[in-house]
Amino acid sequence: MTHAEHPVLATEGLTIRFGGHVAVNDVTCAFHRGTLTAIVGPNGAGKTTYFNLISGQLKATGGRVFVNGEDVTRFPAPRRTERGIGRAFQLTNLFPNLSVLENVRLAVQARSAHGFSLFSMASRHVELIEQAEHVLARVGLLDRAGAVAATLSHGNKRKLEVGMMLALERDILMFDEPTAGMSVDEAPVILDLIRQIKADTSKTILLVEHKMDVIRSLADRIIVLHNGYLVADGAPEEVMSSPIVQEAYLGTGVADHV
Ligand SMILES: Nc1ncnc2c1ncn2[C@@H]1O[C@H](COP(=O)(O)OP(=O)(O)OP(=O)(O)O)[C@@H](O)[C@H]1O
Repeated sequence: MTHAEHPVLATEGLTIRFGGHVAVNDVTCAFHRGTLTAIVGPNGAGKTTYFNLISGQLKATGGRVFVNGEDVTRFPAPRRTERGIGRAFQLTNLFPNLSVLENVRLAVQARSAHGFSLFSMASRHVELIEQAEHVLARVGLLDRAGAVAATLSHGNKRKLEVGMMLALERDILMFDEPTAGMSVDEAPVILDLIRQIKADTSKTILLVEHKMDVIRSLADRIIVLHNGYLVADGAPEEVMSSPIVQEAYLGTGVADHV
């Protein structure tokens, strides 16, 4: 197989056991450039755990993870980031005492660490700030650039997390319920941003999401996890009308919610 034929991201038989409980069970799935895949399933289905196994926050009990055909299963999270995996964490990755701008500048700097020398530091500093400001404009936080991160509203903290992920310029972008806890006027900023990122067809986007309207408007494909198993995979309308999904959701009374 040539390099070009590899999916950007793939999992093969990915499994994790917590004691007797198998949270992700033998999940084989491939993700391709220029696509947005929504990962849905009832509470406790294994969605976040699947993300943690892909990004390296959790170590698999079995199975493998590939990025551009390379087996990264044994790589720790930072090395997977180097290989192209970007993830917006839920409020765990911010520097609370630094300003919004400083948070993003650090992410920009982490990306462009190569070739950073004392000699060029002053001009690089201006460039890094400009890049950070550009990211803040994209996530709608430019007017809060000077604010201390800890003082932001919940919704703005979530925007900042997305900004930090964008600043790293990875090819694979993973969003875990990006608008959870956001107000009705905050959520559209993030959804429009995901739409814009998707329009840049070089990216591969994975989105864990419960809201059906968000899934309908963004996803090219839906995969469904249930009790750790991948139980459905396909085009949104096809998956939503499949008997297994109807049964899984109708049974739990969350058909319209997913
Ligand atoms: N570190 C852990 N130790 C033990 N059990 C865990 C751990 N992480 C997750 N689990 C269990 O694995 C299962 C899957 O959890 P996970 O958070 O991945 O589900 P989810 O589909 O993301 O749910 P939600 O929609 O509620 O976020 C749950 O039963 C959960 O209790």
